Amino acid sequence: MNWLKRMPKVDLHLHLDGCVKPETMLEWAAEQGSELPANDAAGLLPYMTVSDDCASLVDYLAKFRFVLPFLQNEQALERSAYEAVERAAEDNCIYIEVRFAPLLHTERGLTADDALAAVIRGLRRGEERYEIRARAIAICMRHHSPKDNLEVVRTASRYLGRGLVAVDLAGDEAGFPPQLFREVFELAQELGIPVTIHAGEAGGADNVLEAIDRLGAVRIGHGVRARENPAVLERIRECGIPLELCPTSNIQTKAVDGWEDYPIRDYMRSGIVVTINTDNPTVSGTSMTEECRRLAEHLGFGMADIVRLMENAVEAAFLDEAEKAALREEFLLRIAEIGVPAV
Ligand SMILES: O=c1[nH]cnc2c1ncn2[C@H]1C[C@H](O)[C@@H](CO)O1
Ligand SMILES: [Zn+2]
Repeated sequence: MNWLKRMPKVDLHLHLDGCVKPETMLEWAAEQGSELPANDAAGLLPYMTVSDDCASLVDYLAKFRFVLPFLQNEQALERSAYEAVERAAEDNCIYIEVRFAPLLHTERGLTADDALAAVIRGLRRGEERYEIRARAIAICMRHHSPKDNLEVVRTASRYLGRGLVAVDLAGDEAGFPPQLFREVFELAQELGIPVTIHAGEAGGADNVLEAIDRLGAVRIGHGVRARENPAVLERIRECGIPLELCPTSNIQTKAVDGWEDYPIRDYMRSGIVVTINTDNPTVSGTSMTEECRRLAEHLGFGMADIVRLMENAVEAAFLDEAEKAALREEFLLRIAEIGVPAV
């Protein structure tokens, strides 16, 4: 299975606050003189990673409370963005889109603009150091007010084409349906910012339809529960809307019952554009290589299947045509280097 590690990979759905390293948390705590419940990385990991008894998305989201107090200054944001790139590059990712919610980082005086600028600086520094491209996505949180989320979209628009490529909606899907966010994403569309929406994860297929039809989503985060309505699946297929599936995360949040129940094969067979992603490497205890390995182990995915998923991700990237052409070329070069045929 060494080819899985060596395979060039693309992660389109990766949360910044879901991939903080425990080692880094220890350093921050020492600098600030704050107490953590463990003194080494292995001891800290259980506080940052969900366990098998995670019951729901809300349960899963509770894990983020542990890291967020440390992500409240520009240095920490820049460093965590840099380390997200580093970690992905070491896993042979050649392109990543790192998403985060600027307003979750304004508890101690930063503005959304400061937060976004710091994350983009960290991504750039990572790009300079490693052979990887990295872009940012700004998230509107479902529990934030429309006024605050409109501000996130306005802030994002200032960075469009300058390190930021899209806006997203995340958080408690069951508690806050997409209908509440029409005005926010209308503004995103007016400002010409590409939209991806977390939908069909802790909510049903109707949320996916609303995200596409009313919020202007051109990609969908997760979408595993779209299968509850065949008409919605057909809609996704005919519009060519890529799904950002995150298999391990979807199993942990109980969006699906388990690997046997995972709809990826059915989706691919029916002509839906599917990508696989980590969602939250630390919180979910995964990596792109690990997601590929689990698909191979549980669902019999072979080399051609994985190449197809990565090619889909290259095509679904929020990059302009010239950048995408360069990424495509890089991908083909890298698979040729390891002797894997294109599909
Ligand atoms: O899979 C997810 N679904 C909905 N919200 C999520 C998911 N993973 C992370 N988040 C939330 C928690 C983070 O604090 C926030 C910003 O990255 O996004
Ligand atoms: Zn997510």
